[in-house]
Amino acid sequence: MTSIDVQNLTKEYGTTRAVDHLTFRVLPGRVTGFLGPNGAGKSTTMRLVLGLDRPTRGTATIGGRAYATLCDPLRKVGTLLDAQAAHGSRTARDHLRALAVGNRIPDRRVDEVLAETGLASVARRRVKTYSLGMRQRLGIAAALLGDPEVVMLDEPSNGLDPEGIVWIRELLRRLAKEGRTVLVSSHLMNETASFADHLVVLGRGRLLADTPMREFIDARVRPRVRVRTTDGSVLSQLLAEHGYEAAAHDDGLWTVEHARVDDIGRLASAAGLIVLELTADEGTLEQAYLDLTASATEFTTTPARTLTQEA
Ligand SMILES: Nc1ncnc2c1ncn2[C@@H]1O[C@H](COP(=O)(O)OP(=O)(O)OP(=O)(O)O)[C@@H](O)[C@H]1O
Repeated sequence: MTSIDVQNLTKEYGTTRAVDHLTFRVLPGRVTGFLGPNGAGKSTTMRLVLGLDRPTRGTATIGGRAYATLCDPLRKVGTLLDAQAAHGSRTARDHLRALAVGNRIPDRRVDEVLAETGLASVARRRVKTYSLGMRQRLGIAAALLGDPEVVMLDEPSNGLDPEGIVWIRELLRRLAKEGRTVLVSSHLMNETASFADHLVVLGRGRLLADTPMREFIDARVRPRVRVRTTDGSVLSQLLAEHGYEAAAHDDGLWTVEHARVDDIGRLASAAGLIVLELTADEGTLEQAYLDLTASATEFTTTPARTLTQEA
């Protein structure tokens, strides 16, 4: 199957080094989330992979070949970089047909991808009448048109409604399950956590992480337990006696650092405490991501945590 290989890739624009000696591999059969603060170099990397820009140094290949040397590239690599790319005066159907003809893709694929992206009923409308979310769906339809082994999408959830967000999540998971190579950039951490198996994280053009998502979170966010009992003072004393670091919150809720529900549950039960609530707080991708990128952010506001936004 086909992987994306980035080797010692560097891109300078004048004095700005957008991509800085990057090396990573995107493997088939899983969704790789491509993360990083604004200006970290994600789009530049994708553009370099697609031969839309020339690297200053290094290489970016797909299945061992430069994109520009692929025959029928749309049948090998499907991409969404700019949802505004379709010509506004064309209908969605005509836009996809033109792409299909130019890339020796059978015409039936046009109807298949229109159906798959939920655009069949508006396929004869001009693209300029489309909403942002509809354009986004059309961009995804174009990416899928050639039934490609490699799919690279830049912020695919942009402008999608909640139903669209669920749809794209399921689509990405299915594409990976079919054995395709899927690379998806996003600023939406909850979203990325819902579809990615693996993460590649950039900061100021450099590789900060290339790791399975679960490992990425577990390495950075300590597990916590949320516990509420009928007697907070007994609980607090019990936790302290057993060396747990715990903090009290409203409504008698305590959070216990570096703890597992099994241990806290047993402890409370042995002390005869009535447990009203006991939950594992596994840590989120957002927490882990903010921890990693705090120092690798080019554009910072105070506090730095305002950088990621959820839809
Ligand atoms: N054509 C260009 N000319 C000059 N500088 C550029 C050009 N393209 C990108 N850059 C710079 O390269 C850096 C990386 O930009 P890039 O768009 O790749 O980041 P990104 O991670 O995709 O950011 P975002 O999340 O905001 O989309 C930024 O400092 C940007 O200003």
